[in-house]
Amino acid sequence: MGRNNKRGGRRGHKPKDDVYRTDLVEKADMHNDRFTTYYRSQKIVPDDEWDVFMESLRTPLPTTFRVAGSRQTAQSLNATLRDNHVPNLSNVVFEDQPIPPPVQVPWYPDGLAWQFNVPKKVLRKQPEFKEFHSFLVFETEVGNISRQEAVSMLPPLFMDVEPHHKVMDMCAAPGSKTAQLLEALHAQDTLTSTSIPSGLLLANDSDHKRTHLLIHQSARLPSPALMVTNLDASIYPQLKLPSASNKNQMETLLFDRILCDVPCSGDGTMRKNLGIWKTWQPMDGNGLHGLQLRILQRAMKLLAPQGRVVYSTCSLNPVENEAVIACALRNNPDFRLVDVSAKLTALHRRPGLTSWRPTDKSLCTTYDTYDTFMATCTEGEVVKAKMTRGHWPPEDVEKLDLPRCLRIYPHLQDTGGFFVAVLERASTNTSPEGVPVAAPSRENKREADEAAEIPESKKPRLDDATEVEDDAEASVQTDVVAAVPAETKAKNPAPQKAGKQKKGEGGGSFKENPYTYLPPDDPSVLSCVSRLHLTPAFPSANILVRTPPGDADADAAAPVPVRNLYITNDLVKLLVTHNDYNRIRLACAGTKVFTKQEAGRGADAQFRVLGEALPLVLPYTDPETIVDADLAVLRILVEKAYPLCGAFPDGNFRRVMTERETGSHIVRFPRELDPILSHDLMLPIWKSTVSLTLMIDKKAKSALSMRVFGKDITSPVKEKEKPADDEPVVVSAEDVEDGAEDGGDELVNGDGAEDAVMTDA
Ligand SMILES: C[S@@+](CC[C@H](N)C(=O)[O-])C[C@H]1O[C@@H](n2cnc3c(N)ncnc32)[C@H](O)[C@@H]1O
Repeated sequence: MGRNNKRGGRRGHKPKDDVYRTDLVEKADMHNDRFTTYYRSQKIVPDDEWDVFMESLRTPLPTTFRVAGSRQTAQSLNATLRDNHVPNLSNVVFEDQPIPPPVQVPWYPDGLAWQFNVPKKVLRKQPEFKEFHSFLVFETEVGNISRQEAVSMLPPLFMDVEPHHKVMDMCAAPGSKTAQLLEALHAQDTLTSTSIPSGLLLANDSDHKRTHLLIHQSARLPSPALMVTNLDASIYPQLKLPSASNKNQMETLLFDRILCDVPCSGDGTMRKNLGIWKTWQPMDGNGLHGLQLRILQRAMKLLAPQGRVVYSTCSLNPVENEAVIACALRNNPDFRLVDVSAKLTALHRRPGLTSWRPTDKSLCTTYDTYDTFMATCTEGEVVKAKMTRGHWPPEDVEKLDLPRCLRIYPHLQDTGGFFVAVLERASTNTSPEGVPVAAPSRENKREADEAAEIPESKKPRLDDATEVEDDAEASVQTDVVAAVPAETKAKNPAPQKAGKQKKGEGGGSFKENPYTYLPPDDPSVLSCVSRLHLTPAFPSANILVRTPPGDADADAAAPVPVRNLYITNDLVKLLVTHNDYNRIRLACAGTKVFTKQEAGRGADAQFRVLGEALPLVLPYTDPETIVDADLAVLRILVEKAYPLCGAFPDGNFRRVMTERETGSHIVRFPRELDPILSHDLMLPIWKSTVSLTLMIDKKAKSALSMRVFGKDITSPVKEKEKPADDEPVVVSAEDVEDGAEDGGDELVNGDGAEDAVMTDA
């Protein structure tokens, strides 16, 4: 990844669509003498593998995807894929050539990742593949399948995230790894058996636009445990929260797991980002080393004792990989590289390097040592080369266990190139072996500081409250509480200005509505609890609104009507209410869970649960109020947009729904009634005065139809069928994102992207 922060979007590159078109770059153009000279001299692969390695770089990358979502949803969809689609694709011949069927990525847990290498014309023309292609497209649109490069799936797998962990993703956009981390956080929480994990995922990216993408991506798995910020990770501020032992004391939030998927030169992605063949040069990596080291060292500072940092790049360059790890380890003796050789044993990997020879722009010479480089080059050349001592292997390189790093080469298992290192922090003040740690030697520290020096323009501009502090000791914070829980304030609280951010940090304008927690006896919250039949266990105190900032007195007199309610878990609430978001660019906290829906003529508007948030609410819904139905009912709900109650077969569902009040209801299609279902299917419906509507968006409805009925039986809503004013309109993610809700959120969370829900019930 280049400096402008877009993987494959480096200056002068073709637009993304073109980059993916392999036909635009001839194989003959897939050469770069600088690349060959540099990497041959690094001996990244043995001489007798070099040709195979280079040839694999010139071969198009197979398509890979991951079956995503909650464990049960994913396994059910994976079974459909494995048992229905793959056998269909096993004996396909196209233009006299046998076409290989999709195969499971051998090392991905539970066989949930797949790979296939089929030319586009086969995918579009051959009937068996055409059907498979539509399945992939539908399921991808609703978020059940995530197209992701195989190697990019690796870092989260080495993080061993558990639902109670505090996790940070420092460079998270566009968010494919964030999605994996969220899934891990939402894996069954055995401690509390709820749908809401007790942990945290703080996803951050310094690029403002890409932060939008990140929020959009993560909305597919709505999480009350997610926060998204838009800051420079290398100077990430410490967040505060009340101490667990003394609520009047504040302490610094330390993370159990941190992912540093840092910006890099991206030369491991040459199989798909073909423009890199033309532009690659060693300065790409030389220039990024300092930023990469600063980000990693910041992560180390924010990590709890015995916590784990995973560092990854899609580059093969030791200057961006082993050199960064070596510097960081020497400067932080309480860290060590973890031996992960027993993990993902089906993954073919090569050990990290212990020797490498950086070079400058001229590439005439690679230099054995920093001193040779300094002695050989003029002062001007030294400055231009952007190299420090830290670019070279240190003298004590053998002590650092660098072979524990993982190098993934394209020719090993037909993937992109990648690098992963797993670092662990010892318990306080001891080395990982339990020996008390000495501070880094003055020489080590000088070298590391020099390599990681923060450019003047990048020095923290945050004031005391969020200043980059080196010691992570507990501290008392007395001044800033930006977003205050509303229960400590008057009812119908005036929206606070806490979310209004300073311009400039991280680039792009930043305007956010504040996060205001409602008291549990707020009329909106009470209405949700009673109309949606929520049990007393529902965390009503964690509901928040995002209303535009305004004049506090005026707002108090005439409060802004609430349209959307968001939910966070306890930990996110503590962080939102005890830190100053005038300084921290908080782009999202928690997820939208209820939205107001017009109820029809003569009836008051009511809240309904959002389709994609249903799994969060289900464990708190009185089970007696969930209506059972069969596939005949589902067929009508899928086929027609606004079927009348009388249109349903005479039976339990029709009888119960005729008697129910208008508003939000949940229907269960039990597995025992319909063996076609692999588990109970739960869906939200809306009853207006005359009709019933399945409250999932059109794409989700089509995907559901394909899954259950084998084809898309949904009918487009025709003009004359458009709802009367008593009928609900189901909005799609795109519809909502265009129009800012809540009075103009610039970055909104989970906007109405309503998916069909296969519950874990
Ligand atoms: C390799 S990409 C991350 C890919 C992401 N982890 C994923 O899996 O989708 C690197 C990201 O780092 C971000 N970035 C660059 N410099 C940064 C900095 N100083 N702090 C935080 N993020 C940064 C870029 O905007 C880019 O989105």
